[in-house]
Order: sequence, then structure tokens, then C-alpha cells
Amino acid sequence: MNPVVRVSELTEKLNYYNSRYYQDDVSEVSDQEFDLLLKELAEIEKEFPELKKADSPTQRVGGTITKEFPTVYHRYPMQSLDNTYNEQELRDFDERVRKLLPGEAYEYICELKFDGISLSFSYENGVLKQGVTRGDGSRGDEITENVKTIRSLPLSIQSENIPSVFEIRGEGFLPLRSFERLNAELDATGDAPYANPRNAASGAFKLQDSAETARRGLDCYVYSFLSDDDVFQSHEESLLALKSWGFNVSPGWKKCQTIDEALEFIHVWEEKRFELPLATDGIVLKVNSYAQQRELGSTSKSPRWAIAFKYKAENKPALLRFVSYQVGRTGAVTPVANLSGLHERNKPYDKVKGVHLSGTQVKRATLHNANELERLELRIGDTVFVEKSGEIIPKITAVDHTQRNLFETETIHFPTHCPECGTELVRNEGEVAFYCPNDRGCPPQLRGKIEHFIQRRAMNIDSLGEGKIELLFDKGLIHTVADLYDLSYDDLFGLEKDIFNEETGKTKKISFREKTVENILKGIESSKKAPFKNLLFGLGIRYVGATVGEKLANYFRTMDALMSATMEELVNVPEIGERIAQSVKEYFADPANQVLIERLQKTGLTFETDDKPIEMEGNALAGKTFVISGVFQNFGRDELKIKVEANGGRVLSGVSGKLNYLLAGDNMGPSKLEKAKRLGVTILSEDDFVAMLNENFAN
Ligand SMILES: NC(=O)c1ccc[n+]([C@@H]2O[C@H](COP(=O)([O-])OP(=O)(O)OC[C@H]3O[C@@H](n4cnc5c(N)ncnc54)[C@H](O)[C@@H]3O)[C@@H](O)[C@H]2O)c1
Ligand SMILES: [Zn+2]
Repeated sequence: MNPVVRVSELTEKLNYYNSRYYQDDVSEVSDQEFDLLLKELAEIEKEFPELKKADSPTQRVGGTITKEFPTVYHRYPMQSLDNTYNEQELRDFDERVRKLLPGEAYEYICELKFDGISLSFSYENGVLKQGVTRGDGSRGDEITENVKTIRSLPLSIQSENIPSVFEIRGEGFLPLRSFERLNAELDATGDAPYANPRNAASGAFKLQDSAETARRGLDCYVYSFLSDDDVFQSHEESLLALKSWGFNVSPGWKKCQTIDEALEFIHVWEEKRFELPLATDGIVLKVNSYAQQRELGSTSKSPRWAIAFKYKAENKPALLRFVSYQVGRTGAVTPVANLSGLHERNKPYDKVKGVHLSGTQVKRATLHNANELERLELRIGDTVFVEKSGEIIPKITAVDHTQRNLFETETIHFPTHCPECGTELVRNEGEVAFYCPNDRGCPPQLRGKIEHFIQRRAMNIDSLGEGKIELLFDKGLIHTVADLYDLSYDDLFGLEKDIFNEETGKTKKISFREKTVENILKGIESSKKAPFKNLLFGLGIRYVGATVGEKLANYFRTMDALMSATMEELVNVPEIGERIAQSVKEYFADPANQVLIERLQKTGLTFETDDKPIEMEGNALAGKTFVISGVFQNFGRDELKIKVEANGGRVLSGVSGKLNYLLAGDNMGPSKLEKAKRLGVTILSEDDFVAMLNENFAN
């Protein structure tokens, strides 16, 4: 394939998965699949360096900051780790280390890689001052109140030889027991459970209400120490000291003299990790000596002195008993494999337990689409291989053809009609999925539209979940998203439903009590304030994802303007092509959608972009570029950005040789300042900047 096309395909995919993972706490693919795509991109970029962009997913940490918490710049960047899934690459890593440290002896500290989220804690004079997420690596969300709910984290420490300012890094996680308890609660109220403990931990650290965060029972293992003072000579020394200061140091670590010793450690933990009370996805190797770490240095994304070895997904044989078909929000029909263990061949299906994979019983696996059935040449009764990694939906990777003739098998007939509403399925040219075209009447499609509408990046009604929507839908209370705004207390109070849990075989009754009803109504009410761009995304217009929604909202600014836009105007929006423009046009041309929009407008949803366009003050900074970093006395960073832009200047995110000014506040990262000095960038204080503006006004 043409490398230019492939690079842009991979970049788009990886950016999308990153935003789902870091912003929505959802994993659409397994980590291994994600890492494979990332590796492919890195390899193409190596072969064609001219295709490598500075903001490629291979070059930067995948996360971002949110608007819900104050943004804090990290004193030391928070990087990612290179990773590998195989021994040979681990040996290659060791070879690279050896070459970069010619003639020197070195050793590794091997640590368990716990699967949670990276946190940074800063201490001043022994007191915990701030807790921050990794964010995009250079700045993160300040979530101090939430990290203070971690009981094992010392709020203050006392010791003779601690530096006045230092930082601790660690992994915040949700212990498996708390994870299970939380999911059971969500399940009981009919809300969608979290797919894995990592996503649940991430969600809990980002709650606005720290009392609720406290209730979730988060914990943290710390694994690194940073300071401007030379306190320790090695990583080992720092871990021992942290422990003696009362920190909850990541347990199980071991010092290894050779890569073979490290591999032994890896093998020991491969199975043993399932006995731990928290999720573990691999082992981290770190060169022990700090001097050697400095010699090895870092790339823009990760240190060269460390690597993560990740365990592969577990794969086991199972028996394909039958295939069922699921209809999604877009009408796409997904075949699902219903499985039993090999020894359960003769058991009635409602009695089978399934296969044990990565700590859970698996009875279902996705088969993606009709092409996948053909690719696998799958038949009912086949012995298949199922794989599950992390808590991602299990999938069938292959058929064991040697078993084919031993038992009777049957052809699979893909349905011609929708299993939910009976409409004849269609398949558009060039697409793999079959669709149910009945988007106005097919129940899972209608429900799916409402689920899409309430999600975090859309209207963010988190007091409603899949289960509750299903209940409201089944009771005939909601049919479209506009119906949500007509719901009353009396409609909701006392609603009841039995929910059957397949895994336990038990049925639970959920019923809406006062508090639930109040929360639902409150959530719906406050969604009226969700920004216009979120509403555009929430409508579920084909090809209008969160990013496209934002572009359209910024460009047209009001619903009216967007609805009356011509094709020419639509394709005029930066990065909006014909396919999207066409889909937007069709959506608004549909009379049913027009009625829906009108109802939404009457209930008072946000129909225009409210952030004001910047009002120009002058042109004094025209053509000049700025990077703004650190904390300022009289301005917020956003205010400074507006000031620069209102005077014709531009704000960039990184320091480079082309930059004109670095506007430096207090507490900015030393490396950025150093880099700016080295590149001869003019450094301005807050006062310099104000003077610069005034001078220009005076002239
Ligand atoms: N499934 C998806 O859709 C999806 C999307 C994006 C990212 N991901 C996964 O996330 C990875 C990228 O995340 P990442 O940048 O956080 O990398 P990473 O999780 O592979 O490694 C870095 C992180 O490991 C953690 N860690 C745990 N124990 C540690 C220890 N003892 N020492 C040091 N760090 C330790 C830290 O949080 C650190 O930030 C990808 O490689 C992929 O596997 C998955
Ligand atoms: Zn249908």
C-alpha cells in the first residue's frame, strides 16, 4: 500500500483510539492490537522519515487534559514507556543499552506493571501540595482533592534528609475487589459497567465530587522519585527510601544483573499475576543507575533506559454452539459466537459455563461481520480459538481445522432480514457490514441513538445509562432524544424492571426511587447547558464525530446557520470533505429531523457556540509567535493567550528554533527554559510582556 495513505490511515485510527481510551475511558480494541498499529506506523516512519510528523502518535504521549480540572504544567515531563510483547525485542533492547554504555556494567530493576493511571504528586517541605494526571505529558489535570482520598498516600512526611521540593510518581488503581463492587452496583441500577479496572480507575480519579471518589476505594503504588537535588544514586536507593518514608512502594520488584534474570522474573509473574488483588499487564525493566539513565536519555515520548514487557492475550479452544446477531445504533448487524467449553459439547446451552480466560468465564465472542465468517470459513460445531486481552470483548482468532471431520458441523446462514424488526438487510457498496435500513422503527437503533446522545462527550447525562434507557424505552416513555426532555417525576417514580445477569444466572429487580429519579431529572436539565458542539455530536449524524462536530460548531456558530448551509459552504470548512458535507445536508433535509431539532430548541438546548470570537485590540504582535509556560501573577494562561491573539500574535505549543518569544511564568519546566535559551529564543517575563504591549500602544 502507498505509505502516504497508510500513514494517514494509521494516524487517524490511533488518534481515535487514544481519544476513546484517555477521554472516554473506553477501549475499542485490545492494547495488543493498538500497539501493533503503533508499531506499524513507527516502522513506516523509520523507512520514510519525511512522512513523520512532529505530532505523530509515535512521538507523543496519547492523553490530553480536560476542561473540568485546572491545568498544571509538569516540572518534569511525564513520559510513556516503550513496549514489547516478545523476548527477542527485549534482548534487542538490552543490546541497545549495552552499546550506549560501552564497557560499563549495568543492572536492571524489574517491577510489575500495574494497570491503572499515571499520577504525579508534588511535595513541598514534606507536605503533599498537588496531585496531577499525566495528561499530554507536559501538562495534566490537577486532581489534588481526589488523590487525597488515597489512604496509603502520606499527606505529609517527616525525615531528616528529604529535599524541600520533590515529586513522586506512581500508578493509581482500583483494586479488583472495589472494581467488582462498583460494577455490581452499576449493574444493579441498570448502568453500563466498566470494561476493566483501568478504565474504572481513570473514571474515578476524574470525578468532580471527591466524596464519591473516596467511596470508590482507589489506591496507588509509587515507583519513582524526582528532584532537582542529587539525593540518590540509583533507582533502587530511591525505592528503599520511599518505603522508609512511608510510601506504598510498588511491591514485588527485583534487581536483576542480566537480561536472562529479567526474563526469569517475567516468566514467574506470567501466571502468578492473576493471584494479585489488582490488574497487572506486564513487567517494567529500568536501568538502575541514575548516572546511566542520564547517559541513555529519552526520546520525545519515552526514556531509553526503560522498557515494558507486556503479556500477550490469553488464547484457548472452545466450541461454537450457535451464532446470534446483534443490531447496533447505526443498524449494522454483528454476528456473535455463542461458545461452550470443549468438554461441554453435550450440555444444554443454558447450563454451559464457557471457557476460562484471563480470570473470567467467556461464553460469547464477537465475529465482527459477514466477511469475517467467510474468512474463517466458520461452521456451527467447529472448534475455534478464542482470545481475550484485558477486558476487551473476546474474539475468535481461528478455526481448528483438524477437528472439523471428527464431529458434525453445519453451514452458517447470515440472516437476510433484521432479527429485531424483520426489515430486509442491505449492504452498501464497499462496506463490510449488513445494515437494517429501518432507522425510524428498529428498537436497538432507536435505543442506540439515545445512548449515543447521553454519553460524556455529547450531552453528558451520566445519571442515565444503558439499562435505564432500555427500561424507559420498553415502557414507551422515550422514542427519540427529544422525549427525554418531556419526562416528569411521576413518569419515572416507581418504574421497575427485572434484570437477568447471565454470569450469575440471577435476576435482579431495579426500581426507581426518589433519589434516582431526582438525579435523572437533574442530569437531563443540566444537559441543556451542554455546548453546541456536544449537541451536534450527540445528534448522531453520520460521519459527524466529536471533532467534526466541534469544527462545524466553531465555523457556523448557530444551528440556523448550519441548517441552511449550502454544500459549497460546508466543504469550505477546514478539513470537511464532500462525504461529511453530504451527510450533514441529508440529515437536515429530512423533515423528521427538522421536527426533532425544533422540539430540542423549544426545550432550551444550546443552539449556538457561546465562546465569543476574539475581539481584536490591535496588530502590535502581528507575525510574532509565543509559547506561554508557567504560572503568572496577574493573568491566567488562557487570558494571556487571548491577549496575544487579540494583538495579532500566535501561540504555539512547543519551543523550537523558529519561536520568537517564550513567555515564562513561575514554576515552569527547567528543560523548556533551557531549550529556549539554547535556541536563542527571547525570554519574556510577565512584566516584559505587559511593557511590550504598552510600548506598542504608545507608538
Ligand atoms: N486499547 C486501546 O484502545 C488503547 C488506546 C490507547 C492506548 N492503549 C494502551 O496504552 C498504552 C499507552 O499508554 P501509556 O503511554 O500509558 O503506556 P504504557 O501503559 O504502556 O506504559 C507507561 C505507563 O505505565 C505505567 N506503569 C505501571 N507500572 C509502572 C512502573 N512500575 N514503572 C513505570 N511506569 C509504570 C505508568 O502509568 C506509565 O505512564 C498503549 O501502548 C496501549 O497498550 C490502548
Ligand atoms: Zn431492524
